[in-house]
Amino acid sequence: MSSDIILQAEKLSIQFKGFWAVKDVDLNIRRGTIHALIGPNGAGKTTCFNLLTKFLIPTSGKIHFDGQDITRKGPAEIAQLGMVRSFQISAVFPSLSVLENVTIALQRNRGNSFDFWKRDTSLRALNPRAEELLEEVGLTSYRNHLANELSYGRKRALEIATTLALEPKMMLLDEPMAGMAVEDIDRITELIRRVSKGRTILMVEHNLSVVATLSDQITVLARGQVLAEGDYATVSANPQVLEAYMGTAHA
Ligand SMILES: Nc1ncnc2c1ncn2[C@@H]1O[C@H](COP(=O)(O)OP(=O)(O)OP(=O)(O)O)[C@@H](O)[C@H]1O
Repeated sequence: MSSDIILQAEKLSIQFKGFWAVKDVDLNIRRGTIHALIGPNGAGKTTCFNLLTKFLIPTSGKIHFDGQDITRKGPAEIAQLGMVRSFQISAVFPSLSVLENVTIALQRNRGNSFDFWKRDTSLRALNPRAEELLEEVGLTSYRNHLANELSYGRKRALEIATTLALEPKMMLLDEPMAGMAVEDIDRITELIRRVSKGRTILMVEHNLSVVATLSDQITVLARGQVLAEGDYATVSANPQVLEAYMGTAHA
């Protein structure tokens, strides 16, 4: 595996009761890029994402992350290696402030999950990094707001900040635009672009204009298999891709 490739799947497959939801999928995600996984309804995107993030165990195939075979590792182990799925750590506490949420995520990263009794001293020490993260996601002026007072778009920004607290090399975003109001989409798009600097991002996303704006590379799945790969211009001009989308909700 070339060191340029941070995440590699080889012949990744999973069978549910005789049905191959994902079959022989090869993926090569280049370090430092934004890579999108797209495809019509039922193509196997979520299943593939769950395989890569270790929420499902493949029937066959291999996954390597940053030079290590992670096929048999669990979600917590891969998070420690620097591959973090956004919602997995994004248990945003609604009745805590934005700053407290980020600080607790930082504290969790240092392995002190349940040291709430140490709160005052240890949490204060994490403050400068928490402030940096809030700045990075544009929430500085909301630092004292309760998480549940934030708009949906800002909640997503807070989730991303709590993900960044784990210092990921690679972030996996599951439909980051789902449920976003139109006015939030540009802001979250910019945020993803900003946090992608120096990191790798893999996202499953239905919003194709967001995919077109952000992605360096796109893998199109259909019926559990890779149908096409390339940049947006390449895959969107592919007749097989157009055909696969035809007649679906996303056509
Ligand atoms: N646990 C399961 N048991 C049986 N079949 C499953 C299971 N999970 C997914 N499938 C099937 O596998 C196929 C792929 O599903 P998946 O959710 O991965 O597609 P998707 O591309 O994410 O679709 P969507 O865009 O609609 O979210 C579908 O036919 C689905 O019904």
